[in-house]
Amino acid sequence: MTPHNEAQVGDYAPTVLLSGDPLRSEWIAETFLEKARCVNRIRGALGYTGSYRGMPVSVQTTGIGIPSLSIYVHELLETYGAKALFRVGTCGGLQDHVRIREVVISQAAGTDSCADGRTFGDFRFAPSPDFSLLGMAADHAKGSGLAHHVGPTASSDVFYHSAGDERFRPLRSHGVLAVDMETSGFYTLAARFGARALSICMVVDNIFTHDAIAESERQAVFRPMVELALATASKAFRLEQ
Ligand SMILES: O=P(O)(O)O[C@H]1O[C@H](CO)[C@@H](O)[C@H]1O
Ligand SMILES: O=c1cc[nH]c(=O)[nH]1
Repeated sequence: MTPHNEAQVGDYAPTVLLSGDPLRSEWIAETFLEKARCVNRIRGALGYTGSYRGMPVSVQTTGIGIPSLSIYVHELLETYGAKALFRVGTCGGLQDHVRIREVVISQAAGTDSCADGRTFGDFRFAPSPDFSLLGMAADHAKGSGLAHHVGPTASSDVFYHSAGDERFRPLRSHGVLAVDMETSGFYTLAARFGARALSICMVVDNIFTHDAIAESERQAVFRPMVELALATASKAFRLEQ
């Protein structure tokens, strides 16, 4: 169907969860979806479709970074009819109070990426999520007692930077909560296609306090993040019926 996806048109649900890691996608499908079937295996970018409490839902692997995510999200939007997308990712905290095992809901996402080139001419676009999804997720997180933060985030093209972590200090001093590698590009693409987008990330390390979650602990700590994304998606889905 596309150079990167073997699914047929109709194989993806309008609601799609996005994970950088294919093993997280597989775990989400096995743990949360009813009647999940694998719809893409190309390059190991696993995609699944099933249902969650009566809502058709898919989960798609995006790989690492804006260039990789942009391929999968562009094709989901252009070819497969995705309408509401939720990134369920990981991030590094940039503030001392943004601790590991807490969730960051991105209210806006800056970037050091040049992936957009001259798309916006002399302007810098302000990538942001769908306002109603953001509100529903924030309300649900608060109501369920989930340790979470809502605020600005940043997406970097570079994980191992020659300038080290000091490069994040200006972001920290401007209140940016956390860094990942995709959210900014994700919000920009969703805006281009008129789709609804929200990025929810689990803090797995903190750049300044140096706390970090052990790799072995990861899947277990992701559960509340995925539950939050699915609860938000379900509410949005029901409101549209
Ligand atoms: O865990 P995922 O969703 O891949 O997200 C984060 O993890 C990767 C870096 O380790 C980057 O993709 C970053 O955005
Ligand atoms: O991009 C990321 C993701 C998790 N942790 C980080 O420090 N950076």
